[in-house]
Amino acid sequence: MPQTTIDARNLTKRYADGQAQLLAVHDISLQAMPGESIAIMGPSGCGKSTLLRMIGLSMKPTSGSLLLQGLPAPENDKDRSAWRNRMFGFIPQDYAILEDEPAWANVAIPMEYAKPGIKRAERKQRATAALEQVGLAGKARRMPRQLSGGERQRIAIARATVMHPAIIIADEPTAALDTHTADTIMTMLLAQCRQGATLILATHDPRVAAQCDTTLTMRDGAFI
Ligand SMILES: Nc1ncnc2c1ncn2[C@@H]1O[C@H](COP(=O)(O)OP(=O)(O)OP(=O)(O)O)[C@@H](O)[C@H]1O
Repeated sequence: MPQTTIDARNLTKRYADGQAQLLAVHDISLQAMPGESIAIMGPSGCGKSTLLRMIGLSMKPTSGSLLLQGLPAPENDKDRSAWRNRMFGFIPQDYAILEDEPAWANVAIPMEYAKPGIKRAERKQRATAALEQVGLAGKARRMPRQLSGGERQRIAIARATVMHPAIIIADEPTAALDTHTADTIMTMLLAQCRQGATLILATHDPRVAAQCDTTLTMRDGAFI
């Protein structure tokens, strides 16, 4: 039996909401294998981003357990940060592009955390190659403001995949994109799965979800 990449059991998250508490994610279990793609759907506010943040180790669950590649997710912040850098590629909802850095330097960010370190010249060369793979050959030195929305999104994809992470987490990776660009983005992400990555994405777009192996639908913090 091959090793699961993600094995989440009974994840629950409560946010403090003034005096009250908001149950954002309730008792969710989820397993994913290498090469698998999973789409999480559901209305705005149903808890998709919260679930992705817990799986991506940027937020601790209130209760529940998480195994990544068969090992329990660490508790202390230093180890969580090291795991995050080593194991994940993230495509956040707002892409989180650094405006004062050229495209290649944005893509090179995950390499700065690599151990052993990667020299600047090699970081630049690998980032440029990653940009070529997402169709941005020749644009490595452009500043983000000189690029279109779809091109900025491709920078985020190149940045998330440049280290070939075991898990890619994408929060609405095709939001606000035209159908053709959305399809191109999905083709790129699914190509990573064929190389063994696990992809887990949140989307409102049924066309995007249909391209994934599995679609899970959330409502009020739980799968339905
Ligand atoms: N840091 C926070 N503190 C308190 N409440 C939060 C926090 N983050 C999210 N919430 C609340 O938790 C619930 C789930 O939010 P979440 O962002 O996970 O939903 P979502 O399904 O990703 O929504 P969308 O599709 O609009 O991005 C919402 O009611 C939201 O207001």
